[in-house]
Amino acid sequence: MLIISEIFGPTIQGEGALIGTPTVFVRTGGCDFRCSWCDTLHAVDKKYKDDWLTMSAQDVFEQVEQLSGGKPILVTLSGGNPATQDLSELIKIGKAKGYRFAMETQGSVSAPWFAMLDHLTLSPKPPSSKMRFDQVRFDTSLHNANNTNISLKIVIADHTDLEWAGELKSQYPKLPLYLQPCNLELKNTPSLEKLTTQTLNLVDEVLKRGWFDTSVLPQLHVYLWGNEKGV
Ligand SMILES: C[S@@+](CC[C@H](N)C(=O)[O-])C[C@H]1O[C@@H](n2cnc3c(N)ncnc32)[C@H](O)[C@@H]1O
Ligand SMILES: Nc1nc2[nH]cc(C(=O)O)c2c(=O)[nH]1
Ligand code: SF4
Ligand SMILES: [Mg+2]
Repeated sequence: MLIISEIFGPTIQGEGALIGTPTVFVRTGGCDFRCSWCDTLHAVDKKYKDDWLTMSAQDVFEQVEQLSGGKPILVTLSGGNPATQDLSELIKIGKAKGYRFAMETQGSVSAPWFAMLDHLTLSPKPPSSKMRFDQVRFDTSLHNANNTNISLKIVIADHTDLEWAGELKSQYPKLPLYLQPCNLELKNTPSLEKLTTQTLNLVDEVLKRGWFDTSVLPQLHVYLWGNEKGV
């Protein structure tokens, strides 16, 4: 059985390599991390666990199917940390019906079924998160993903994060790298002006460093819908 925080969509992927792509989200409940700026605490903090549902893979897929009107769509697995649960059955059921699967995870936990994904976004946590980066676990995640399309997405809150991202960039030169400004206004409606300034600063820094193979993207869903849940 799977522990699910929410299933929603269709919406668009608001971040990273697949930005703008129509998708249904399956958000699992529970995370082995607790990032200082996590924008999804309702799927992390155990105080919300009464809101999480225990569902079979078949039930989850049926809800996805209902949301997409039975038409195959990209399914994005997120959380919490979706890698802490066995999602292979869900992926198997969906793929048999033509659905594609992407997943967002931090790289702290991995499993052989990563190889079943069509796209894997690895989002290792920079110093501002206050979480520790475990390179051995990260490399195991890469190894498990095998020939899956992989991209790196790093949240940047300050200069230390940017330096850290630079180190990772040089260690993994073949992985497409996406940098995303950190939304620090989680308790109120984020100011679009501030988000724009953060994004512009990040663009300046990336260009200044000559990182011409790195992409800078804001969280499109935050521009469109603020901190609303389920979008
Ligand atoms: C909520 S997490 C869930 C999946 C997984 N636990 C992870 O961190 O990759 C999805 C993405 O949102 C990013 N994120 C979380 N809080 C954020 C914030 N305040 N501003 C920008 N991105 C954030 C994470 O870094 C991650 O890339
Ligand atoms: N539209 C939209 N795009 C997203 N990309 C990553 C998200 C996440 O919370 O994992 C997310 C989300 O919650 N909504
Ligand atoms: S790893 Fe992801 S879900 Fe978990 S606390 Fe950090 S940002 Fe939130
Ligand atoms: Mg989010």
